[in-house]
Amino acid sequence: MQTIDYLRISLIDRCNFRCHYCMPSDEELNYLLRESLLTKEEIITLLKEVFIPLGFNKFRLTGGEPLLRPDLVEIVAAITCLPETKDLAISTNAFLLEKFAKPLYEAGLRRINISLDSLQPDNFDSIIGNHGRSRWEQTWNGILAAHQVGFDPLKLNVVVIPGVNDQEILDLAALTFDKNWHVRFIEFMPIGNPELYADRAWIPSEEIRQNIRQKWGLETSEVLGNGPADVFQIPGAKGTLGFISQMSECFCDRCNRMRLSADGLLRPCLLNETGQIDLKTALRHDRDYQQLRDRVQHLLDIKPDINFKQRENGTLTGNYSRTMSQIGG
Ligand SMILES: Nc1nc2c(ncn2[C@@H]2O[C@H](COP(=O)(O)OP(=O)(O)OP(=O)(O)O)[C@@H](O)[C@H]2O)c(=O)[nH]1
Ligand SMILES: C[S@@+](CC[C@H](N)C(=O)[O-])C[C@H]1O[C@@H](n2cnc3c(N)ncnc32)[C@H](O)[C@@H]1O
Ligand code: SF4
Ligand code: SF4
Repeated sequence: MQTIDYLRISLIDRCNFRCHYCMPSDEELNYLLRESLLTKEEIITLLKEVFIPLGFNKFRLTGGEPLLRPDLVEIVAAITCLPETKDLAISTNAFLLEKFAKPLYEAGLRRINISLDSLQPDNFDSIIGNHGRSRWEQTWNGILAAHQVGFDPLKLNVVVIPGVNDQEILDLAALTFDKNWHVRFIEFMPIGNPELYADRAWIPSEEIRQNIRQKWGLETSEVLGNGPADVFQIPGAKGTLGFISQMSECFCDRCNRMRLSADGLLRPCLLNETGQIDLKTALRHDRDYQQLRDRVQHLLDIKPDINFKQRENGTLTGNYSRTMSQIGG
């Protein structure tokens, strides 16, 4: 059976972007109140008392936008200080990264995954749902700051949407020629924004690989990570290309992760809400750590039955009460 040792921790459900594929376009989201968020102390307590004793040792901080969390640097320092931590990474949109790259590195963080869906400022602004102010340049400066500070591996996540950014695939792949970056193309998952579901909203990774292969060639490669990406490289390039193909290839049988939401809901599968445990309420009402461990262990035991299995013809049929920004991707 696959070991489950990787926890994705959402620190906040708010975001300074509003990417169309992640949040519904117009609808107001019910953001969590501050007192509903797990505090830094609660997160560390859950890691020490529940998750680490159950074998978790790889952690990813996500959101919403984790750089909006005021105590992010302290949370990073506290998790890197735990002797059991084998890997800590963060997923961010990089808009605030120019300011935070250095403090995060100094706090012990080494791995950053950054969403970057376009190299064209106008296209970028329309994807992130920007109204008025251009955000591309500040985002790009954030990426360069992370590169200069020394984050390695530095991964750029591109959600590919037909007719929106698929014409930029070769330009994005070309970033790997002279930079040791890892550009990853993600098949769009139709959850979060029903308006994008129509027709075929996603492009199979193999089609993207074929385009790149025809232009420059492509060989298999490897890069440090805990996720489902298949890694390739253009011959002679410094960086690599990753493909996350949750729509065209099922990788659930090698699923190694659970997700903790910003308000303390433990979710065993990204695409199935069955079995969630409200850890925050349990933690705040009585500090019976043994009981919490038992409940999480039970969820670990039944996770193979919960893991998403209804991937038919590349559609997702579930009903999801939370958007990707609320789950953490
Ligand atoms: N269906 C599914 N998709 C996932 C899962 N984990 C990650 N993804 C997809 O991959 C995207 C990128 O994930 P990242 O946040 O960069 O994390 P990762 O790929 O696990 O990270 P590494 O450890 O660096 O390999 C997510 O936003 C999802 O679209 C998963 O468990 N199930
Ligand atoms: C929800 S975001 C949170 C972290 C940060 N704000 C960011 O954008 O990296 C985490 C990841 O989820 C991905 N994501 C969001 N909605 C998605 C969807 N519908 N299909 C596939 N990936 C999605 C984003 O591209 C990003 O890589
Ligand atoms: S993908 Fe990330 S940056 Fe974009 S709206 Fe979702 S949480 Fe925000
Ligand atoms: S869909 Fe669920 S079971 Fe499949 S890889 Fe993602 S989290 Fe794991």
